Amino acid sequence: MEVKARAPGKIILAGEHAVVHGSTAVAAAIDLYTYVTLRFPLQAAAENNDRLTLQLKDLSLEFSWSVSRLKEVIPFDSNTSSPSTPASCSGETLKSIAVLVEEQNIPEEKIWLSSGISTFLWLYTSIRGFNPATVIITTELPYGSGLGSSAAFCVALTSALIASSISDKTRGEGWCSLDETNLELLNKWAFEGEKIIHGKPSGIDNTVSAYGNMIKFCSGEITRLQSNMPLRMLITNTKVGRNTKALVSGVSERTLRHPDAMKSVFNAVDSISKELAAIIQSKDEVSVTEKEESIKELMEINQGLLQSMGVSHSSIDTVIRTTLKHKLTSKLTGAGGGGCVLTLLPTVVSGTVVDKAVEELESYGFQCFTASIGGNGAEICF
Ligand SMILES: Nc1ncnc2c1ncn2[C@@H]1O[C@H](COP(=O)(O)OP(=O)(O)O)[C@@H](O)[C@H]1O
Ligand SMILES: C[C@@](O)(CCOP(=O)(O)O)CC(=O)O
Ligand SMILES: [Mg+2]
Repeated sequence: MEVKARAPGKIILAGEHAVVHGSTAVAAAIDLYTYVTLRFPLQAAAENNDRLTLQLKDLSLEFSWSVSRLKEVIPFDSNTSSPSTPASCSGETLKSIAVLVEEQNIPEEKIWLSSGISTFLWLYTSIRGFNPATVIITTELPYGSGLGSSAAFCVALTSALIASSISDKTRGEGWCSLDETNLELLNKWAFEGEKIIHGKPSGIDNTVSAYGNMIKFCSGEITRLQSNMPLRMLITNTKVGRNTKALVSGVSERTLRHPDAMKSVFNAVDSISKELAAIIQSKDEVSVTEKEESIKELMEINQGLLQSMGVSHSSIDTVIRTTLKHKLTSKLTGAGGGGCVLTLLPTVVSGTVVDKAVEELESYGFQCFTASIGGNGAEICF
């Protein structure tokens, strides 16, 4: 039996980091996906092949465990664990899983994959139990650069795992979405996966990857946004590697040291996100140019506040300065510390201006691209 699933990456238009502390944020799915193919051996073949194999095709890496080894090491708690009731991975279980990951001798330069592989083992064994399979992953998203590769990975994997237990598998109709109940379930599991990778995620990344579209998100509450204006963003990947978990915990530590000051910063971000959502949805007579002017200013203020949280980076400053020379406004997206930067491309800006900005950005070794914003969320295919 074979099941495929895909889940998109995302951009955060406003509110990253502050959203972890209860502020509102606005995010949208982009048309870059992580794909998962799940293959279960036939009964007879399963008796000869009792292995769980994970293939990361883009990295030409393969990891494999015998099912008996998984059973031996991962504690199975039948009281808390069931595919229909998502549970957190306990510290003790995570330590056991880390032993299984260490046995795989991940190349030193790819050691950042460890948390992803631990997450894979936790999600797979929690949802599908100790059963042999081959899981093949490919992705169009850059790893660890603010476009939500971790969430797309968790959502695509949980979609495939949950789809594999749906009894009515109508074949041959291409990509299709899951029903509300399964979407809610896979999103909860994906959030548990994100916890292993991020430490303390807000849940915005897995939610937008699961549901797609453009959303306003605050403390788990989702509002689907209907955009009433064109919104074009240039995405610049500075290619400076960073780790969301470390950046999120850096902001939490700063908040512990300066609770009152940071509360004001988070409140300001909350207002920015709410105003941005209102502009995007507004149906009144205000011209697109005026709306874009407001969005530009909100992005500038948001970037200043992200700077004050300590999550910007000199490479991000370079992108902001370079685009400003062409009268374009930018802000970091995702966790910052390098990674990706968004630049608003107003409708009046000519292709020549954008081309010149891109040429200059690429001369610094950055990579620029555009993506369609607000598309589909998780989808499956049998
Ligand atoms: N396709 C994938 N396969 C395995 N692990 C992945 C994959 N995509 C992401 N990850 C995990 O997620 C981590 C990156 O997540 P994170 O630091 O949150 O950045 P982002 O979500 O912005 O890409 C990687 O280090 C890896 O552990
Ligand atoms: C910084 C944060 O707001 C977004 C992180 O996104 P990413 O992993 O950098 O794509 C964290 C979160 O909301 O969980
Ligand atoms: Mg992430």
